[in-house]
Order: sequence, then structure tokens, then C-alpha cells
Amino acid sequence: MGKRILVTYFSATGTTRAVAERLAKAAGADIEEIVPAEPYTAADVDWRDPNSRSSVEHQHREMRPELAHSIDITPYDVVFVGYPLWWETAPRVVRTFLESEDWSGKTIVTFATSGSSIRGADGVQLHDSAPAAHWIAGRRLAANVKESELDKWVAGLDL
Ligand SMILES: Cc1cc2nc3c(=O)[nH]c(=O)nc-3n(C[C@H](O)[C@H](O)[C@H](O)COP(=O)(O)O)c2cc1C
Repeated sequence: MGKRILVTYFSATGTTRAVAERLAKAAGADIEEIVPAEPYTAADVDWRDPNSRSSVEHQHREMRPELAHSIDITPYDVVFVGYPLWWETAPRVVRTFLESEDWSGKTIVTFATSGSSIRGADGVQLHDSAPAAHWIAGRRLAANVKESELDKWVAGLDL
């Protein structure tokens, strides 16, 4: 029997959302958005402003922005977790999600979009937020990645 796959993603400005939608099609997966209780405004994601919300969250590793709703991962074997790279790591709200769930018996594969960075896309930095999961190293995906390339990637993961 095939694995039951869920694609989850956080996206502040839509790039990761568009990639996640293509990935879900390629993987034959369901899709769920990681939605922060308080949405990120343009001012919140101003990385040039050291006092912006994203900058402050980055400076404080322990911050865990609340979720608008939980995501039920129990029916799934494999969960893709997608996010934009913020300073070469995942936004803190992704950790809120990871730390809210029971990952025993589940496989996590990350994917990330970015301006150009690759570091942080493999998900290694996040392992401590879901130590019970079986982690497969993820990758950066270009904003315009084609479904055929995603097909190949998913097939190569040997899930
Ligand atoms: C706060 C912040 C920090 C970022 N840091 C990086 C970075 O370190 N490297 C990079 O290549 N892009 C960086 N970016 C660009 C985003 O990763 C990129 O625009 C991403 O595709 C946005 O995804 P989204 O539209 O799903 O939110 C940053 C963007 C923001 C808002």
C-alpha cells in the first residue's frame, strides 16, 4: 500500500505556498497550511529592520508564535514541512508546529524557498523540535520548480 502523505507549509508572501501546491500534486498528497494566529504583515517581514517581528523572533531562538489552528498529522506516514528561509533557517512558527505534534512513527521531509540560500533547507537545524521523527534531508526548491522535477525528487526519496 502507498504511504499516506501530507504537505504542510508556512508562507508569508506566497512563494512557498505555490511550490507546496505543486509538490502536493506531484506527491499525491493532502495539503495543510501552517497558519500563525497573528498573520505576518509586510512590516513584520522587513529583514532590514532589526526591530521587525521576524528580526526579533530570529534574535530569540525560544520564541514560538502561536498557531491559528492545529493540523492533524495522525492519518499520515510522511509529512513534508515547507517554509521560506529566514536568515538561513526556518521561521520560528515552524517549530511551534513541530513541537505541537507527536512524530513517533512519522517521516518528515523539509523543503524551503529562498532568495538564493540553500543552508537551512535540509531541515537538520529542526531535528531537535521533533526528535521522534524519522528525518529525510530536504532541499531548497526554486519558486518556478516544475511539477516534473518535483515528481523526480519525490520518486528519488524512496518513501
Ligand atoms: C525575514 C526574512 C529573512 C530572509 N532571509 C533569507 C536568507 O537568509 N537567504 C535567502 O536566500 N533568502 C532570504 N529571504 C527571502 C525568502 O526566503 C524568500 O523570499 C522566500 O521565497 C519567501 O517565501 P514566502 O513567499 O513563502 O514567504 C528572507 C526573507 C525574509 C522575509
